Amino acid sequence: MTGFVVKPEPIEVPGLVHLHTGKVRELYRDAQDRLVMVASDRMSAYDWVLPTEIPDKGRVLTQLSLWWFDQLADLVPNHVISTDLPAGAPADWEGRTLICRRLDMVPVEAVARGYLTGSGLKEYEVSRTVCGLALPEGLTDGSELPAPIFTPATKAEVGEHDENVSYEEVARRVGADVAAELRQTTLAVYGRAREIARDRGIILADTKFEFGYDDGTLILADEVLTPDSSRFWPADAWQPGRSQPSFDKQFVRDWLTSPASGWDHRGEAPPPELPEAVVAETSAKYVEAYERLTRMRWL
Ligand SMILES: Nc1ncnc(-c2cnn(Cc3cccc(F)c3)c2)c1Cl
Repeated sequence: MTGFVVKPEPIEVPGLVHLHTGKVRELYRDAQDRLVMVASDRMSAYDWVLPTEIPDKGRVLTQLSLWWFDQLADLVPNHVISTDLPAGAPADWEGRTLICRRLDMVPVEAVARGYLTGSGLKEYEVSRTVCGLALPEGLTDGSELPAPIFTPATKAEVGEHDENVSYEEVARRVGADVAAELRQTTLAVYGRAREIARDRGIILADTKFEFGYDDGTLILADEVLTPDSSRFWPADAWQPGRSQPSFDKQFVRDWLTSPASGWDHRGEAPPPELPEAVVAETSAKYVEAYERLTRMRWL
């Protein structure tokens, strides 16, 4: 169950209609019927939105997403129109706000996996398949797959996990042509991104895209290839057979599961505030991910 300790009240901005509060992002519509995506400094762990914010997280991940959109522009167009702040928006939205084309969204989470873990591993352990795709024997947590696979999911109700579905089920829902274009584009973009990340010492284990259509053209939407939409693993610590350390979340996970937190992540109680040191280390990991991937300094 994805829990908020305290669900944030949407900020009122003249001319903006608030559409949705995600775990770590807000979505508005402006007077020109464009979408305004605002990334917060909230962090999620163990299916909870933590009560402590991570300074600069929203800004770093928005700028990383913009960098990826640019790297991928030859493969697929994207929904970003501008990064200008809407008139009357709070100044602290600067750098973490995207003005996007409103698309006819494909109601499928387009997931690509190059490695086996999480919900894919759970399904594999029962059936040796993921989303109905047969995989070889002998894979374990963190195993690299023989080739990246498209493992779509349907968006879950608030607080539930997305549900993995087969490619055939996707074709039933959106039609064979859209399903084929979704799979082909998802795997092409993942293939390019995983190479770029691996050259920078980061394993892109899996990632989730959202696509929409604009006048018959498939457009890459939402945020892309951030540690919130993807699993980033430090390549030098990769060791199949156990849970891999998360590039950005490991300090938080280690503290939350240590006696020091006094918290049980399998229980019903909400998580405690994070210590300053953990917050600072985590903020620095987001900046490190940005600097290593983009090869630009985060000033
Ligand atoms: N370009 C687009 N056109 C139409 N719809 C969307 C759209 C709808 N929902 N989401 C996901 C989401 C949920 C919560 C906060 C967020 F910022 C984003 C994205 C987009 Cl990005």
